[in-house]
Amino acid sequence: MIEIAGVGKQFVLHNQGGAVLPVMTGASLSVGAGECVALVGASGAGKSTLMRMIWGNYRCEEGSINVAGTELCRAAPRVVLELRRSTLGYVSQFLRVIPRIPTRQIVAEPLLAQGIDEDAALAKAEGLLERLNLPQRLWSLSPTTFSGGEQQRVNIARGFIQDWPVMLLDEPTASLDAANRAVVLDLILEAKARGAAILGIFHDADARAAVCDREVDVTGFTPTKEAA
Ligand SMILES: Nc1ncnc2c1ncn2[C@@H]1O[C@H](COP(=O)(O)OP(=O)(O)OP(=O)(O)O)[C@@H](O)[C@H]1O
Repeated sequence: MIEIAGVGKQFVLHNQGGAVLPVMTGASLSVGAGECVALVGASGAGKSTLMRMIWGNYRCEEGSINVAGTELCRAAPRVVLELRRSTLGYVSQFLRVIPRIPTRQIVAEPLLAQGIDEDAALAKAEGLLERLNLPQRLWSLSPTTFSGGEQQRVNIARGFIQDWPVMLLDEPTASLDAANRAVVLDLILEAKARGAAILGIFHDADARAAVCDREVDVTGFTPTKEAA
């Protein structure tokens, strides 16, 4: 479902005299249906950069990133947007808070965008918020003032409300207590059981051990000094 081959990335720092920073070369990995693969490697090794290239926030200029049959390297923006609408889910580390929109609406939004009936979408949102132990009195409020962990649970509920065939997870258990961490790990296992292909960054080794089938160390994709 995710096939990455020969991906390279360099940043050009236009505001710093055009300095060129090669950060990745020859990155290759694959994630099959029902599999969860963890990206590991030292801080700065390129885990987030690779995730952002798959999500399409960083442009991929070299190699191939194929997600469920769609080539994303050098793809037109509309191709990326269509994949995000239909196939690819992303649970980022932080919730993008939209003032004045109630929590249950934010969580239900991916289903509403698919044209799912509003009552059914809101009911599913509430079910997830309940599972993630977000107090009911908060469901009708905007998450602007929520704690870090509360915002993260809203973000996770939103990310898991749709049965995405492919999911990217960026630190989904960071800043959660043990009970909520266990709920998130269950959600990941359930997604795998229905056949989702999942690629994630998990700094928590126990979380990795609980849900991941394999690890890919991105340090292996760091350009050597000579090549740079
Ligand atoms: N937009 C950018 N412009 C310039 N350099 C960048 C940019 N994004 C990332 N980098 C550089 O790319 C390298 C890889 O960073 P990245 O954030 O992918 O690492 P990481 O493995 O996710 O690290 P961490 O575990 O600390 O989050 C770093 O040297 C970083 O400075």
